[in-house]
Amino acid sequence: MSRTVRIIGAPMDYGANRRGVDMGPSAIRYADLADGLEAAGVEPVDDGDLSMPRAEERDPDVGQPSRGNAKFLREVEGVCTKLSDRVAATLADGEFPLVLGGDHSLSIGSLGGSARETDLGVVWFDAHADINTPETSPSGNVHGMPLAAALGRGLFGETDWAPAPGLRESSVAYVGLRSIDEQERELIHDSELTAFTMADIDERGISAVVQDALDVATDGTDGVHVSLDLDWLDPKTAPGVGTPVRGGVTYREAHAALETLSRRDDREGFLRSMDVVEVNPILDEANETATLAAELTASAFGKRIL
Ligand SMILES: NC(=[NH2+])NCCC[C@H](N)C(=O)O
Ligand SMILES: [Mn+2]
Ligand SMILES: [Mn+2]
Repeated sequence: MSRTVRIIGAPMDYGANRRGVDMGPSAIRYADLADGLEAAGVEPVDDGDLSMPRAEERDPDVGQPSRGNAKFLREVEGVCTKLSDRVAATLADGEFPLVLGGDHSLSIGSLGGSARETDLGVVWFDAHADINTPETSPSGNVHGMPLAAALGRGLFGETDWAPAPGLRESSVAYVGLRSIDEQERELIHDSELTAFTMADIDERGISAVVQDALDVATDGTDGVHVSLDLDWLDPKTAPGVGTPVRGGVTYREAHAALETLSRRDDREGFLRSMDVVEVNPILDEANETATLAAELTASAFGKRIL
């Protein structure tokens, strides 16, 4: 019997400073995601979109933490709490949760749901480290904070909704970093996180780097969450993102990465949950970034050229 992949749309834009990323889920669906998944040999079931709370007249300061800066944190909490429950329920039904974003703050919910009763490894494909806290964030945008939140760092450690119970720093591996804020840099150096930057990919090649990231994420864990931020790719290939950074992976490197992951998953069966985030159709060119997101997701589930 083929694996059921439950598609959960999360049209979240409270974590980013650019509107439009809330249209990501429909753009990715429109790019034939379901057909791609079927071609990969899994059975897609679409749950539709989570409803988003109305922001208090879109005043980013409402619900601000007592220290630091985290815009729309109350709205992010509301969405992530719901998403976490949905992801946990999907896993409890023996299905695979595939979350479509929306901005990257939604990963606080996917990680929380996936790591509720499970020791979880994470592979984070991103240009950014997303490990700011309200205390360190230069922007106040929560999409730059999801890993800090799920790891219970800083102010997030004082909340009951953000920390993901079964997530440890030492089981998280980044792939493709190239834009890191000063305080994030210090934090990564002082942490047990594993960070593969674009320089590592230049030097060693994408497949070797992904194999190492998977070693980190599978070691001593019961499953792996994959978080795919489309700004991981070079903006020439994936222009429809709110925080583009030049020097990203190419189209071929991206497919090779997800194929490497899926080939190894065929043997070891660790893949547990995934989110695909930061597609912003307003900034895109003829839906090419959403199309790429759909294609890369199919590669992750085993779609092959031949
Ligand atoms: N998921 C993302 N696109 N994150 C971008 C974060 C950018 C920057 N480091 C910040 O914290 O504001
Ligand atoms: Mn990013
Ligand atoms: Mn990100």
